[in-house]
Amino acid sequence: MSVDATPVDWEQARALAYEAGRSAAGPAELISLPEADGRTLAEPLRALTDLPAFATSSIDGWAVRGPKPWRVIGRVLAGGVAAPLDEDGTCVEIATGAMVPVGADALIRIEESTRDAAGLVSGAPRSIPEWRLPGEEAHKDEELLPAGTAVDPAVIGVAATCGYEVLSVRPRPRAGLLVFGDELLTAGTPGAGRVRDSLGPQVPGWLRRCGAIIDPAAVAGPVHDTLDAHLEAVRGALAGADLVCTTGGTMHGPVDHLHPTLAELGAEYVVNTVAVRPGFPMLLARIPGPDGRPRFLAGLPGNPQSAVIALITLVAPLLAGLQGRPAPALTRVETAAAVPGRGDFTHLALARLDRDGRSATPVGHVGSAMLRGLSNAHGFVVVRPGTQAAAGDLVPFLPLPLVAGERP
Ligand SMILES: Nc1nc2c(c(=O)[nH]1)N[C@H]1C(S)=C(S)[C@@H](COP(=O)(O)OP(=O)(O)OC[C@H]3O[C@@H](n4cnc5c(N)ncnc54)[C@H](O)[C@@H]3O)O[C@H]1N2
Ligand code: MOO
Repeated sequence: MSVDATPVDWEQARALAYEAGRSAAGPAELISLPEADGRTLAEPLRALTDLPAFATSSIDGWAVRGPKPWRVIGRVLAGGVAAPLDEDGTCVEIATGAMVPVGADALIRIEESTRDAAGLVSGAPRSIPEWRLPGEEAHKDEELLPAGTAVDPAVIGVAATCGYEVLSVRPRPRAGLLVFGDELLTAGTPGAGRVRDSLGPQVPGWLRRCGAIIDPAAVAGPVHDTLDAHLEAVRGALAGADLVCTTGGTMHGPVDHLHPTLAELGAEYVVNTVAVRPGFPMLLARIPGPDGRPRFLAGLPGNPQSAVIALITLVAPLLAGLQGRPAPALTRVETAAAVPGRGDFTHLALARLDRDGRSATPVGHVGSAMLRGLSNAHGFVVVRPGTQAAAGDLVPFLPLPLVAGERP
């Protein structure tokens, strides 16, 4: 059946993978603020009160009422409740962060005030008010961040400011990885027909950068090149994961058992081959889970660069959808050199961004069996079917899911 599958357009494949994830997103759960880093908001974050919740002094000084000089009648510190200032010609000493008393007309900085022998305070307020008004930052119930926002330290900070103890977030998808290929070595140098497995060690890092959890125990292989071994390994991996990635065996060679395994499991293809070079034999399949929620299997081609292309084409959008995040977007950059097209296929050409991220230069060593170019690139220049890019053209750019500080 799959031998003659029609490759899906690359953009459409990304959209199908995202929709498949979105429709299977995990249920919202409540997580304490310190644990929420890296999760995704399941509901909009709203202000629980006005922010600030009360008129708040921005300075150390005096809260005054009426014309000067002012008689000091008390003090209000941060954390205290300020008594009203009822009488003209009076003031209270006030600390930064303290509640401004009702009735105060102005705040005067301590260093811009004087006190006479009788202890009366004088000074001139600045033209700009020295306190923050209730609701200046947000009004009660105002939406501060939409559902789907990635929770980062600043999001946790603003939630704490609002008074949240827990956040309603999506679960992180759990992933597993099965490496297929009897020719693979897991230690030592390549030779005599054997190559090192370069996907088992790297795919978990990419999956984590896309928001998945993957334990070292959820990485297995090389799985023997028999249908029975494939079936057993995939069944076992699916029992503990929302997504199982496999590497190799996506074609129809004598020891490629992925498609027969999927047929045996009653899987339904979301995407079966993509019109992209490199990477076209990639696939994404949906498998019914015991609890009614679907599980997913992403078949990454064996050629290592193609496997990473499959990851960012199908797995990154799927994981974004499962987490309730927006679909990963392409940016636009100028290509510093011409990039040929690939006929009816989309061409993904590894490229390195310049310092300001505006221009991309194609890198060398970009064969689908190579990883050298990938380790030196920020992502891929995208050349759509039937087109080519000339030096200086603005082109779409697909970034690798690197984190800040990687590949400076
Ligand atoms: N008759 C055809 N043969 C092939 C075609 C084709 O169109 N017609 N396409 C080629 C392309 S493109 C790709 S990509 C590969 C995909 O094949 P599989 O997904 O079935 O992968 P394998 O055959 O298992 O391996 C391909 C290649 O990659 C090496 N490999 C596999 N796993 C790893 C790993 N974990 N680490 C490092 N290297 C790995 C493997 O040794 C092979 O050299 O099919 C082509 N063939
Ligand atoms: O499409 Mo293959 O994935 O070029 O190496």
